[in-house]
Amino acid sequence: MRVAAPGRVRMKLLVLSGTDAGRGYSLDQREYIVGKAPTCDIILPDKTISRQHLRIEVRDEHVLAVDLDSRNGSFCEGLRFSQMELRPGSVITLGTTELKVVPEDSRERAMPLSGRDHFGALVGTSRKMREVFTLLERMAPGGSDVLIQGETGTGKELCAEALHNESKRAKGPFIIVDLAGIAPSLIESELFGHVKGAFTGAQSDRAGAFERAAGGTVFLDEVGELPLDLQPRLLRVLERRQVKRVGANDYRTVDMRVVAATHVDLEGAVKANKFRRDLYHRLAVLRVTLPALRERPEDIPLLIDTVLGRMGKPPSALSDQTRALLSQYPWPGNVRELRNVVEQVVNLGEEALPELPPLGAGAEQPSGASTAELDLPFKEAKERLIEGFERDYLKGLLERCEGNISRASREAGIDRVYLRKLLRKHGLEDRDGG
Ligand SMILES: Nc1ncnc2c1ncn2[C@@H]1O[C@H](COP(=O)(O)OP(=O)(O)OP(=O)(O)O)[C@@H](O)[C@H]1O
Repeated sequence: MRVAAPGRVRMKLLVLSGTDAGRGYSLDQREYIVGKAPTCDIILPDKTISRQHLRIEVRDEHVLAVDLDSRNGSFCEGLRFSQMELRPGSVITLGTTELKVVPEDSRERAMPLSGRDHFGALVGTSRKMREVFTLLERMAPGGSDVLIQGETGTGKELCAEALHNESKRAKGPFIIVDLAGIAPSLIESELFGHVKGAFTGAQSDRAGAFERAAGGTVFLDEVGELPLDLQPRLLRVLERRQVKRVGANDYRTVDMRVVAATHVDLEGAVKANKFRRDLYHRLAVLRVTLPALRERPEDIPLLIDTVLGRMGKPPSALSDQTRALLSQYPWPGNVRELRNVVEQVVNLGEEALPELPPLGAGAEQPSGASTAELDLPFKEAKERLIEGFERDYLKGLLERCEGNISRASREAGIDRVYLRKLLRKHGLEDRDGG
């Protein structure tokens, strides 16, 4: 039996994907062998993993992952490593299994990755989107109310529609109320309805959105815009499914699901006394956050193809050069902005491509990322860009670590042998002082 490590580093390993997705392992021993053999400490039943694939060494100050000459290799952020220091937040990939390192006391749970590349009309293959799809798969059939958070253009409305379409209420109505788009004086009647004569202009009884959504779903877009005085009435709808039309005396019971969305931080609105705490807590029971596009640039090619497909165009409708440019832009307006630009270029020709400053614009461009590269074929341009990034990164790293290779390898989280290889490739090896 191994002795528990008294060390200061306390971390746990969450299995994000593969057949064991969802499991967690506290790293409280000195050493772990990870692989598919039954004798391993952490057994991962994945055909693409070696019998003994990786050793995890828990030291007092740090945790090391050492590849055991595995057939398919161990990777971190797309780079193969033979040895690296594991830090909280590191995600390593062994075969097709992804493992995330988190602090021992983290409340983060392993969210297994969905095998889907779309949920309704939402598409994505990035880890972040596949986590979202897993959540949506679980939330959709249950019928509970859901809060969707995300920046503008991240697909909140598509997400609400998909939740509706994949629920038991799919055959019922899907009613959208955009609270940012209605005059505040009309919101009450729009949501709750009114009786004839309730106010000037109320010429007949009218059912509000909740009643009209009977048997289906109400999508409350920009719920943060709901005036404070109406918030207790929404809370009553959520808790008791009861609505009272403006001017009526009695409550009616309604059977519908509420999906609300916000692009603002509702917790901040609660602190600023603009949103009721009780309503926030009720809404936030089931929450899903759609990641910004800049957090998942690997989804851009698929999104471009999806937009082209929806326009009836083949992927070849855009040149590799334009695609490379679109893949580098940070998209503050998210997928909506990307869609608009793709449509513009397809309709007006590639000369109509607006000027798109690349990611990190404003900062000095890495030496490999000059616009001259953008005239090259995609593969070559990408390689040059990566080379430029590697060179700049290594120079900065060596300066920071005063040429000490051991320190540099620790700081960068890459194996010494690999680091030396990279330095040699870029003619920087003679600066080794370590
Ligand atoms: N993951 C995605 N896959 C495919 N299309 C997407 C995705 N996300 C967004 N879109 C497209 O982007 C556009 C904006 O999406 P949507 O209206 O759902 O965003 P939103 O978050 O509700 O925006 P807002 O906060 O401004 O209302 C739509 O055309 C939608 O089709």
